[in-house]
Amino acid sequence: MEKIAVVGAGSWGTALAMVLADNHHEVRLWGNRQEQIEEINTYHTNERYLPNIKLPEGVKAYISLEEALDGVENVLLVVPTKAIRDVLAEVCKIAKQPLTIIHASKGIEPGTSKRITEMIAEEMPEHLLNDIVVLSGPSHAEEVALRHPTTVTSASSNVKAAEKVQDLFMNAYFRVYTNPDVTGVELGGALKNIIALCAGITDGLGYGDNAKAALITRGLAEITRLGRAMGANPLTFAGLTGMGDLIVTCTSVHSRNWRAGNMLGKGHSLEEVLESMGMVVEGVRTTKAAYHLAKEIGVEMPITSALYGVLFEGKDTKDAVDYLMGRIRRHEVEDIEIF
Ligand SMILES: NC(=O)C1=CN([C@@H]2O[C@H](COP(=O)(O)OP(=O)(O)OC[C@H]3O[C@@H](n4cnc5c(N)ncnc54)[C@H](OP(=O)(O)O)[C@@H]3O)[C@@H](O)[C@H]2O)C=CC1
Ligand SMILES: O=C(CO)COP(=O)(O)O
Repeated sequence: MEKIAVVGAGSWGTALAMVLADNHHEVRLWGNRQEQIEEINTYHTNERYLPNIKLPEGVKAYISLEEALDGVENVLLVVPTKAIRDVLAEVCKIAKQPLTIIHASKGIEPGTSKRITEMIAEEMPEHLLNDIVVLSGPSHAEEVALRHPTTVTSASSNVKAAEKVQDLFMNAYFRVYTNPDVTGVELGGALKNIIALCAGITDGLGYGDNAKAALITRGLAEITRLGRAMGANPLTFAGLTGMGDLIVTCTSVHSRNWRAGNMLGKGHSLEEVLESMGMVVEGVRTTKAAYHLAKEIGVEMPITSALYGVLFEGKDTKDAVDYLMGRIRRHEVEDIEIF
């Protein structure tokens, strides 16, 4: 059994800590609010993030990052993308031995267009870094916490490291596959949040399943287009971290991105939406990052562009749908000869 520090005590960090505790690992869940740490250690609950869920007693919470990291070789990083660099800087100040960083966050950094493994590689000095592994896939924290069957992917450029993470997490309700395509796995997980926001918007506008199916499939097309340009394996996008995560996020009320989009579609402003969520909505910052990245490398991403207009240029949601429907006529499948 391994000692693992879970850095980030929100919904996903807590649900993954439960999986690790169910697998009898020594789990140290680090959070930055004293009352939350006391609640977890005393009542074995984390009501703000996972209401009505009893945590296994094996999940021990820590307010001191130093204590959480003591003697640990595996760190599971599960904070919002915007907090990754600051949190890692703290980890680096404390770490005494090389670490394997497993990250389970889904985002792209605006300004740099970096994926999270690229941010980790930049922040961690070589002597403190063993491997970086991504854990991603269709997995709402609320359902993992109920131990409902869930499948995810462990991705690393080091196959052995990906397999080690597969072993750490895999159990009867949590099945883990491996994939060496880190770029594809990270892009799929981050970009599906853009499409989920859009699916929420069309539901909020009162449109139906046809519109949602259109968004999922044409969303997959533009995600794959960007992914190919970034060197990802296109087949990855047909898997759990691509199509799988698109389905789960675009069709579920658990999704914070879908819920945020739904409020936008019903006419609320972005400020109102983000204030009312109380949890991270990664798709907003990722839309900004993906929009600029796509422009920079000359990849067409019409759905992402339409959402950018709504989120950052004050465009009307209904007009954004009309724009997408009225675009110049196209052949559906790319790379196909037109006779
Ligand atoms: N929830 C889910 O089902 C899934 C989420 N993910 C991804 O996991 C990542 C985390 O999401 P999730 O757990 O849901 O988010 P939540 O909003 O539920 O929780 C975020 C957690 O991060 C903490 N945090 C935020 N900023 C900082 C900081 N600067 N320093 C330290 N801690 C910080 C918060 O602390 P505080 O309470 O003090 O604000 C909170 O504990 C996201 O990238 C998300 O896309 C991936 C798969 C599933
Ligand atoms: O990534 C997720 C499920 O796989 C969770 O999505 P949300 O962040 O939209 O809740």
